[in-house]
Amino acid sequence: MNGEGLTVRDLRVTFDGFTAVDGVDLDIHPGDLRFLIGPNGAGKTTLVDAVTGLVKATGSARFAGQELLGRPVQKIARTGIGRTFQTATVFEELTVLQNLDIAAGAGRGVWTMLRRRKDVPEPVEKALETIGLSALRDRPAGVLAHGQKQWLEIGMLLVQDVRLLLLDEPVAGMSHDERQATGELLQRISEERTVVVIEHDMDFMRSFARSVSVLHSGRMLSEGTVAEVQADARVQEVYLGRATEPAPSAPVASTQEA
Ligand SMILES: Nc1ncnc2c1ncn2[C@@H]1O[C@H](COP(=O)(O)OP(=O)(O)OP(=O)(O)O)[C@@H](O)[C@H]1O
Repeated sequence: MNGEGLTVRDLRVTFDGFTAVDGVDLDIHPGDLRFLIGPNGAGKTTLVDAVTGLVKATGSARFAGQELLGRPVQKIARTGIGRTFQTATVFEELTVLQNLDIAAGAGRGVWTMLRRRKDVPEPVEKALETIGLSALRDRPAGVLAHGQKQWLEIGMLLVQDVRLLLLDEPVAGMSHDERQATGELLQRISEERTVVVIEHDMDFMRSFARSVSVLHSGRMLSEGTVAEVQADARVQEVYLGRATEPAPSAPVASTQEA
C-alpha cells in the first residue's frame, strides 16, 4: 500500500456566521493523485486549511489512524502531512541544497547545514533527483525559474518524508513545459505517497488526475474519475458560463496561461 489515506467526515468551517465548508465528506485513498477543483470561493483552500490545522473546524479528519481536528499545526505536520501554498516559500539567498537541508533538519547545527558539503544525506540526494534539480544544487534558490522554485518546495516536503502532500495550485504561472514536468513529478511522487492538488487548470487536471473531487459553495458536488466528473451534469452547470473557468469537459487549450 502506498502512502496513507485521508478520511474526512462532515467537515464544517464557519467564518463569522458564513459557512465556507459545509459538511464535506472526503476519502483520499493511499497513493491517490486527487485533484480538488471548484469555482473561486468553493472552499478548497479552507478545506486544506482545516485539515492542516490553520483554521478551526468541526467534524472529523483522520490520517494515519489519528484524528487531526483540534490538534495544533505542528502536531498535524508530525503525522506526515505537508502542504504548499500558492506562492512558493523558499529561502532565496540559500542554495537549493541548503533549502533541502534545512527542511530535512535532522538535528544538524545551522553552520553544518550552511557549509557546502559533499556528504549529502541520502533522502536529500533522492529528493534532488526526484525534483530534477541535482545539477542546480549549489545555485541560490533566488535564481531558479518559477517552476523550479515550486519543485524545490515539493522537494522540501519529500525530505521531511511527508506521506500526504497537499498542494495549492502548484502549476499557477508555469509555462506549458513546466506544467508537463510538474504533472510527471506528481505522478512519480504518488507512487510512494498520497497527493492532493487544488487546481484551476483543467487541462492539467485532465492530463494527470487519478481521481477528482468537485467542491461548490462549500459542499462536495461530484467525485470520480476525470471522465465521470466531466460527464456529471451538475459539474457542467456549475462551470457553464464562467469565461475564466471553462467546464472540465470544454475543449479548451488552457485556462491559466501566464
Ligand atoms: N479567513 C477568512 N475569513 C472570512 N472568510 C473567509 C476566510 N477564508 C476564506 N473565506 C471565505 O470562504 C470562502 C471559501 O474560500 P476558499 O479560499 O476556501 O475558496 P477556494 O475554493 O480555495 O477559492 P479559490 O479557488 O479562489 O482559491 C470564500 O467565500 C472566502 O471568501
